[in-house]
Order: sequence, then structure tokens, then C-alpha cells
Amino acid sequence: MLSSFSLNTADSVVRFLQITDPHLFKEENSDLLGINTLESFKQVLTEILQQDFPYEFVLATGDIVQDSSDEAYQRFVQLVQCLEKTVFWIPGNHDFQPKMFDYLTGQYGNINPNKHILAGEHWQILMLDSQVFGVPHGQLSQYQLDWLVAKLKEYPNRYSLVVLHHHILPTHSSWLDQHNLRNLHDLMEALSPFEKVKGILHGHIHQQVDDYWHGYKVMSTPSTCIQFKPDCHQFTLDNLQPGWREIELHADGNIYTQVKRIQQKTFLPNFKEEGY
Ligand SMILES: Nc1ncnc2c1ncn2[C@@H]1O[C@@H]2COP(=O)(O)O[C@H]2[C@H]1O
Ligand SMILES: [Fe+2]
Repeated sequence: MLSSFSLNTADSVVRFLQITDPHLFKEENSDLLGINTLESFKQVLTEILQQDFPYEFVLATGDIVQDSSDEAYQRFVQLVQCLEKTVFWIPGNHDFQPKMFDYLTGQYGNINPNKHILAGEHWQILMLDSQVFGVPHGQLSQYQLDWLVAKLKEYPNRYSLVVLHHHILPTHSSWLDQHNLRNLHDLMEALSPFEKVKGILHGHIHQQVDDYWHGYKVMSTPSTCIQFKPDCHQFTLDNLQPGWREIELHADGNIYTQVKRIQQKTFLPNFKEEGY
């Protein structure tokens, strides 16, 4: 396992961005259900650059590439260079991890493969791999759970944010909820002895969630491409725009966060599509 990454902050508040589910392709003109995922990702980056939120790093929470191609992972690295910040990442169900390790380990740009961030003096961020290769649902292996518990024991004085790709709370869309994290009870058992765990952050469901579960703040963030509509039994796309999330971790253990969506362009999918 990689060593921990220590991020010294000038301020007592740790600020970062989450981007998730870009679903990039090998070909620049490919689309996912009618949205060109390269164009929507570029627009998210463009509008991030226009904000004045003073973030220090970025978390990319999976489904970076849709077609396992070298080109799309390389393009992701090139595109995020404009942010001039370190980008950490975890795999989603669509990612091909051998290629993530080929291209996302830092040799080609400001990408960092560490999964444990000591963020300032008061926080740690624990990034988990919930991928089960070849299927859309998620599962945390015993190795991931043991690693999580080991880090929580090692840094008992830090507040903790847990990050994974898959969702833990129902979206009330049965087609999507079948692809959730299957062993949530194992995650809960791992976390429950540690009072300083404050939040759980994920992607995967292409929609915003800001909720609480057993005292943890649970956050999910719009994809940078297509959006899924909540509360729909059948596969249903939403007309909401691509987005990202700003997060602040405060020294008293509070998390302040907001979702932003692009405003200067409109991306609409083909609403007749029934899946991918
Ligand atoms: N019509 C559908 N019914 C069930 N699952 C689907 C459908 N279309 C796509 N999916 C899967 O659901 C997943 C949800 O988000 P992902 O981007 O991980 O990838 C999606 C596909 O793997
Ligand atoms: Fe996903």
C-alpha cells in the first residue's frame, strides 16, 4: 500500500473539489446517451477556473473512463493540468485499474495515486476502492476494510472523511439502487467505533445527495456528464446540468459544502435512451 500523503495547509480550513464520473472515451467525438462527455468535462473545468473558491486539491471519484482506453486516461491527465492542483483518484465500476496505474500515478502530470491524505492538522481523508471488476455494484473487500480501520486507529485525533465510488443510501430508483455498495453493514461496523468519522463522499449515482446517515454527513455529486433522475423505477435521465462539489473541512469537525453546476452552456442527453 502507498504511504500517506501529508498536505500542509496555511489555513486551518482544508478546501478541495470533487469531480466525478466523467466517462471519457477514446474518440473525442463519442457521446454517452447524447452528451459528448469530453465537451461537458471541459466545460466543468472551464467554469471551475472562473470560481474564486481557494481549493488546494481535487478528488476524482471514479468512472473516469468509459471504454478502458489508454487515450481517455491520458486525456484526463492532460485536461486536469489546467487546474494546477494535485488530483487524487479512486476507481469506479467502469474503470480499468491496470490502465489507471499506467497513467494516473504521477509520471504524466499532477496526479497522485495516494489513498490516504493527512489534510492539514485536523483531518484525514480515506479513499476506498469499492470496485468489483466487471459489474456495476460495489463491495468493500476485507483488505479495504482492514486498511480503513488501521488508519482510523493510527490517527484517532483526526476527523475523518471516507471516500468511495458507490452509493450507500437509496436513490429510490430501483434500477440504480441494485448497483449500490452491497456490504454497507461491513462499512458501518468498521466506522462505528470511531467517533471522529464525520462524512462519507461518493459518486456513481450522477445526482446530488446531501443527507445524514447514522450521524455521518453523506454527500454525492453530479457527474460531469449525464444526470440520473432520482425516484424513478425505470432508467430515467435528468435535465440538470453537469457539476462538481466544493468542500471545506473545518478544524472543529464540521464539513461545509456546496454543489455547483455549469451555467454557461447546456448539455441535454437523448431522453429516449434506456441505458448503457
Ligand atoms: N437501463 C439500465 N438498467 C440498469 N442498469 C443500467 C441501465 N443503464 C445503465 N446501467 C448501469 O447502471 C450504472 C449506473 O451508473 P454507472 O455510470 O456506474 O453505469 C451504469 C450502468 O452500468
Ligand atoms: Fe459508476
